[in-house]
Amino acid sequence: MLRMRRRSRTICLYLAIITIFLHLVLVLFSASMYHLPCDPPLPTRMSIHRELAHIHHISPVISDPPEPPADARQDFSKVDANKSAKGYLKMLYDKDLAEPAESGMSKLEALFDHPLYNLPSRPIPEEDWLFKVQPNAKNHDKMLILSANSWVSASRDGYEDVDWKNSSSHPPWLRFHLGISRWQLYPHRDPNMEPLTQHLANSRIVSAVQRSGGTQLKLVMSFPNYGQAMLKPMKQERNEETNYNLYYFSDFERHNAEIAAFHLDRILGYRRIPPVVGRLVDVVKEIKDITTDLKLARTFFTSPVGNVCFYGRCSYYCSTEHAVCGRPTALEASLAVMLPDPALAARRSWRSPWRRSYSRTKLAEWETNPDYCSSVKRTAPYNKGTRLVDFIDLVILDFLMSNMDRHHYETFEKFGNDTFLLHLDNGRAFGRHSKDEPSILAPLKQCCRIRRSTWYRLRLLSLPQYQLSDVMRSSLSHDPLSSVAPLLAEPHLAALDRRLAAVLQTVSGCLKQQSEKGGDEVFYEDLDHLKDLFASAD
Ligand SMILES: Nc1ncnc2c1ncn2[C@@H]1O[C@H](COP(=O)(O)OP(=O)(O)OP(=O)(O)O)[C@@H](O)[C@H]1O
Ligand SMILES: [Mn+2]
Repeated sequence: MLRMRRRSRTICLYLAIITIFLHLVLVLFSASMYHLPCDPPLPTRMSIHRELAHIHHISPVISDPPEPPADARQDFSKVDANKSAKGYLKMLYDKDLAEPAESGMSKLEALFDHPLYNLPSRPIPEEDWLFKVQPNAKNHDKMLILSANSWVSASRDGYEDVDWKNSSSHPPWLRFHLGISRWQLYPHRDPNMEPLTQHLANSRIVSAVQRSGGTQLKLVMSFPNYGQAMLKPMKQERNEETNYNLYYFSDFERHNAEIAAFHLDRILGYRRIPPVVGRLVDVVKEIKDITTDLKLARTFFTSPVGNVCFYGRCSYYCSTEHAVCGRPTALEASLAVMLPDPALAARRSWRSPWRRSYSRTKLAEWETNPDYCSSVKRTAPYNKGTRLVDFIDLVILDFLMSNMDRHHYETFEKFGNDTFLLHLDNGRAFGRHSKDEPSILAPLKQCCRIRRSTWYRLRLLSLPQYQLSDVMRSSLSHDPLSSVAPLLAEPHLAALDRRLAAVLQTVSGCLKQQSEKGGDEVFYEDLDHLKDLFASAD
């Protein structure tokens, strides 16, 4: 009896253990089921970005590091003694010493070869890259990359298989993203510039949709290698001037202004505008036939002379009266390479302290208060670091191209306040050549502050052998659309030289005022670490 009871107790115990075990197995199994991924959705550019962003949050690895920019690798000791910056700088002050650019060398080449554009710089520390890259990823990280990339390369109609793991096969747009650092979008003499512009100009267009937000018509174009570009169509003939009765905020956006702004920004040595190229787009084959944007598709029509036109949906100039038309299907447009998705690299938008009122009747405070800058100088972030002189750099660019529409500017959030300003949205520049707009220079006049290096480069561009209008003409002649017509009409090029002289005069006025009445230093000394090189230059 006792034996029987003991045996049944043992059996019960076994049964209980087996039940608990089965239960555990069931729990574990269902937990693993829960974590199994669903079938990956078809890859989209956003999903690539999300995946990359995800990787960034978990580990700072994408793949092998991109080539460090050429100028980051340069070292101080390697500066050519014969072409020392000192000698060249003397030349800025004594025009008789000005040497002609080496024969056969274009003025643009000579400019970009100048020591002022090749100043030695320290290597870029890891935290100063927009995207951190580590060559020796741990296995765990590599697994993450592989899983991310496998769903990126799952083929989709019209898109190519890209080997994201191998940095040597990275498409140019990704190299551009990986080369963005705290102080510039791309390095001087960037080896990726040619492939990137070729990519924008020639890649097959697999998708075209209207970009939401913003006031005027623009499209987001996608390419087979997952690259994207922002398209602005031609709306105005090159030699046309904006109607004098139009306010700046009612002006058209011009595709050639976006292109020319990119070239000017690079010539000024800023490198703060994402590369833009011109392209003849077939409005039927490359927009109408492939768009998935029904709202956009509904706005296509054929004009009385047989040209294909469309107008899209937006708050300004999106109507039949302002349609953009092909000839009969070829449309000139600007394509700007897309910056990394904000999910991957958040941007901050800053209101310009010298913002216009955007009203026909009101004036902004800076227009009536000549002492306005002293309060800005005391206000963060303009009271520290380079923010004020960075803003002045932007003001100079805007004055040269007569852009009155700079209400905001953006920065990459990752870099906090110590970073360059993105010079996006230049479509309303180059509207008038016969008139300058002195109010754009108000911040320079009121603050009397400028980076020393900017001042030197501006002086260089005023010398006959590097003349701004000539280097701009030469630079723009590399754009694919220049074969259709020069991107800036001659009067616009001439206006650049005239306006450059006005900027130099304003700074000279500041220097004079400072020596007579005292006041804050005019120059922000950003070349102090190269003192020896520049000693006795001024
Ligand atoms: N190359 C780019 N890559 C990614 N985003 C961009 C790029 N260029 C512009 N943007 C973003 O798109 C927004 C709208 O572009 P843009 O300002 O050129 O158009 P817009 O119609 O003039 O807009 P708005 O009327 O607001 O000034 C910009 O504020 C900027 O954040
Ligand atoms: Mn705008």
